[in-house]
Amino acid sequence: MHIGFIGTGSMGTILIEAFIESGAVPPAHIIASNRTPEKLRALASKHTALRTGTNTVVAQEADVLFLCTKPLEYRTVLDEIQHDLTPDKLLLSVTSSVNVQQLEAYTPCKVARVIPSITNTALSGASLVTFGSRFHDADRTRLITLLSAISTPIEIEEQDTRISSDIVSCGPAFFSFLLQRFIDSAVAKTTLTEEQATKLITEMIIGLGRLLEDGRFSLPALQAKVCVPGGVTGIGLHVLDKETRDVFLHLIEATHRKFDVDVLEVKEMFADKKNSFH
Ligand SMILES: NC(=O)C1=CN([C@@H]2O[C@H](COP(=O)(O)OP(=O)(O)OC[C@H]3O[C@@H](n4cnc5c(N)ncnc54)[C@H](O)[C@@H]3O)[C@@H](O)[C@H]2O)C=CC1
Ligand SMILES: O=C(O)[C@@H]1CCC=N1
Repeated sequence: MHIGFIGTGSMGTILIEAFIESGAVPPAHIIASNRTPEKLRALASKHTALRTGTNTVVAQEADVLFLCTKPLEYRTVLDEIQHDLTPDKLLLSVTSSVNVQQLEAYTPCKVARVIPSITNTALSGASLVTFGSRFHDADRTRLITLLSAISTPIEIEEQDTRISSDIVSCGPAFFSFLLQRFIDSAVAKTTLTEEQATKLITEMIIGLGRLLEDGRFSLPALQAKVCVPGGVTGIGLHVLDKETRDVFLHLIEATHRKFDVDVLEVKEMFADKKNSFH
């Protein structure tokens, strides 16, 4: 099986390196292209067996093809490779604002959307999967097996795309931001250095992740366990409750507003294209 990647920016590179590190795909079975040749050269010099080519060559050679460009670049790429796509290929889109129906209308391939996460770099975290209508059981199994090497694949419904991606894909950035705020405040208010505070936060968050992975505590049960009656945690939780009450509601409203705009732009991008493959 040959896996192709069009776009080796942040996400294309994360996926390629995760598949290589996991051992699921040998570098010689990966072929990649990118608009900016420097990024591609950097990747190829790190993984010497990895092959590179034009978008067209990648589309021709790949049995499984990941499109890892930004949504408004999809049309240019698809126009370029349209004659190289065949019904047997799995075409996987990593972007939330392009849906599987749009890609099925545009290509003869078996289409699925796979929204990854930076956590997949650590062969961890979720990947969000939405199957198109041409995916049969064997194709599903093939894709889930591949994704399981680098993540926990979770199937999502179309209407849950934005919120699921907010949590799985944007979440690492959101929580890094909050942790950095915690570090900055510790440094501003106490004698801890940034380095010391970062070390403490890092160990705390790794430990918390492991506890949650164990399934030993639910989130509320964990809070209750840490919160000694008459102790300090309760004082801190009270501040958090007061000062963050609406913060995630506002965040979700903002990401969904942006998503609605992105979805409209993608719709316009595909508007002139007739549904030729149904
Ligand atoms: N960065 C992340 O954590 C996540 C990103 N995604 C999705 O992944 C997609 C890519 O995001 P990033 O990798 O972060 O962006 P990026 O800007 O780092 O990478 C995009 C790459 O596509 C290449 N490209 C653009 N037009 C091209 C063309 N016509 N032919 C070949 N290559 C072309 C660019 O040169 C660039 O290297 C986006 O659609 C995003 O929504 C999804 C989940 C998480
Ligand atoms: O910021 C973005 O649009 C992408 C989608 C999910 C994570 N990063």
